[in-house]
Amino acid sequence: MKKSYNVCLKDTVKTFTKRLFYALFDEEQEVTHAEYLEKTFLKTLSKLSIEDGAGTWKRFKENLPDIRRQLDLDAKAFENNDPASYNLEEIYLAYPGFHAISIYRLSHALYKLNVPILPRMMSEYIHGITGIDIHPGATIEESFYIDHGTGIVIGESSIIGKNVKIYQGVTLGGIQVSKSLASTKRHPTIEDNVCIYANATILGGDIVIGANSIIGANVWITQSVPENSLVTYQTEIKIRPKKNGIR
Ligand SMILES: CC(=O)OC[C@H](N)C(=O)O
Repeated sequence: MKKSYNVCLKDTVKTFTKRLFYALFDEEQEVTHAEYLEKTFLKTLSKLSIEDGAGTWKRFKENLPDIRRQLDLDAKAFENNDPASYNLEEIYLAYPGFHAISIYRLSHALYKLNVPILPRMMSEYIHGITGIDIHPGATIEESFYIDHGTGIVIGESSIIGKNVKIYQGVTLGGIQVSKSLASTKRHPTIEDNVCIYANATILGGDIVIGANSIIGANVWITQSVPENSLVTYQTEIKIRPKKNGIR
């Protein structure tokens, strides 16, 4: 007989993650969802054959005030950095980057508690909505700002410092993909105050992008960059008049 997988848990985790996000930012919702969240967490862990659901839930809940504190700092970073934002409320209600960071910080807490599978299900839920793929294992410090966001990939062993800004299409990835590299540092380290513009690709576990650097759009980096660098990609663009409408 073929082995069965409890794939309908995908729906359970989708609703759980959504309601966890609501509860985190709205005191009324916190009360409304409290019983559901605990019950669903315990059911999900038991379906995944994970032991000590009650203890894990208790430890996870202890993390929530600090997660909220960090997310309020992230939201402030969005407000301070994006000239297109009108107020803080807009960040919480409308920004995909903020939504993705919120679910990342929640899933990361579960990852740190050694909960298997569930954190990845949560990150895949928000990946589906925003196009932003942050592995729950990544380490991301305070005041992280993602603008637009679609196509961003942040690998499992990435380390991101404080006040980092990244734009759509950025990849923090591995230079080599091989099963034998599991449990090694495969993804880059980004120091404080770095800004990485659209579609830049930074690859390798021993790559460090030094503090205060700016990485321009479309740059491909496989070597470390010293602090305070400006890294750009030069491409030749030709603009000339069309001849009789023909190129
Ligand atoms: C982001 C990335 O490098 O992905 C490749 C592979 N999944 C890994 O984690 O190494």
